[in-house]
Amino acid sequence: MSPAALKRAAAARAVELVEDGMRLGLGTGSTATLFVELLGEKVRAGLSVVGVPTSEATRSAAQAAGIPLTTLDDTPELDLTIDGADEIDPQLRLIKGGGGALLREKIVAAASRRMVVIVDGAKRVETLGRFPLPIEVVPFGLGATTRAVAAAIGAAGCDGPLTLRRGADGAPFLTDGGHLILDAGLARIPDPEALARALVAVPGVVEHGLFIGLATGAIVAEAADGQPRIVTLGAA
Ligand SMILES: O=C[C@H](O)[C@H](O)[C@H](O)COP(=O)(O)O
Repeated sequence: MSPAALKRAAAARAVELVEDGMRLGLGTGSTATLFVELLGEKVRAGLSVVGVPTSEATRSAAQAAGIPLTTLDDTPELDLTIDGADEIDPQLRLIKGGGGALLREKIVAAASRRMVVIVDGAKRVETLGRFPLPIEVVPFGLGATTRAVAAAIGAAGCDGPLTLRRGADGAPFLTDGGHLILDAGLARIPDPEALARALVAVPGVVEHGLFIGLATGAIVAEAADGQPRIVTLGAA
């Protein structure tokens, strides 16, 4: 069973949560894009929703799927956000930002009454940290900010290299907001809350990929006898 088939199964279950008239947050990444495509089918069949995309990539996908879009300026409160994740632990704490969309994703999730995460089973972990933690920083003062981030990581009981993310062309990766990403290879984050507090206190850090207290539920698609089996966590 391919990861893509599992992602599609999770996305399909998430579409069932969408009700007519809902204001939706539309996540970013391969799993969220499958949700957008499946949601588009329902919109073309008559479902009425509006969506706030969490990235320019999702904006394009949603427009191609025919989903009406709005902004958090016009629609500051959303009913439901559906988004993927890079890791999820038993407390529904997440690492996000593998695609660099963490900042808008977190703003949209925080504006939503519910956030349901859609993942394949490989994303479930007991302890966050195997996936490198994305930390979004402003380009100004990168050297000093990197040192301060490393100190914050150490103070939170973690350790590991910080790597400036680069694109396929070798140039520094730029987020939709024009920022840079430092990926922290920590292997294990024993106290995500402490690390989150330490990171937001660093001048130059715009946001980090720890999503704590935001996800209200998760839809996990696992392979069972060659078929996807859906496991729900929290309220999903
Ligand atoms: O910045 C990207 C997002 O946080 C994604 O939701 C996350 O990386 C998971 O993406 P995917 O569904 O492609 O594994």
